[in-house]
Amino acid sequence: MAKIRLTKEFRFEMAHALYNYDGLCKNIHGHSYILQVTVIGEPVPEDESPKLGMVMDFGDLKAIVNREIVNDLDHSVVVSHKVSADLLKQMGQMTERYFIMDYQPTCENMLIDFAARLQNALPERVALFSLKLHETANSFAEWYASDNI
Ligand SMILES: Nc1nc2c(c(=O)[nH]1)N=C([C@H](O)[C@H](O)COP(=O)(O)OP(=O)(O)OP(=O)(O)O)CN2
Ligand SMILES: [Zn+2]
Repeated sequence: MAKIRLTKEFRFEMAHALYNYDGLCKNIHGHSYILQVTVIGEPVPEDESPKLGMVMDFGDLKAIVNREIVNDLDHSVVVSHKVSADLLKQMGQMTERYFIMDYQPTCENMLIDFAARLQNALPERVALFSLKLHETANSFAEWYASDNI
């Protein structure tokens, strides 16, 4: 049967700072991120299934991506574990929504993290095909399963 790619788009507001970066982005600043998630699979063929003709219910995909990524990161502050203890202390005082990652929170590293989270969470009958993360209107990164076998 034919394989079909299915894409859903998500938006979230997130602040970050790039540790030791040689430009303005070393300061805490925010982005309106746009994340496109594409899965691939075969449409359900069983007549009696409520999901007949669907690779995956868009609603189920939305629930998984929100649970694994968006609900946590939306309106949060994300920094690398390498930032100073002083900054971490200040963040703890200033916001209850912050995450200390074991990586520099660039578009590239966030996609690697997102891909792992989603690959673990998607049902077996579909595969993660690609991710696209817009950090600004004119800057984005992409992850493709085919590049990472
Ligand atoms: N390869 C990467 N480069 C940069 C990243 C990144 O995640 N990966 N991130 C940043 C900053 O966090 C921020 O996103 C600034 O990006 P940039 O596109 O340079 O934004 P500008 O508004 O300055 O760009 P304009 O082209 O002037 O709109 C930096 N680099
Ligand atoms: Zn940035």
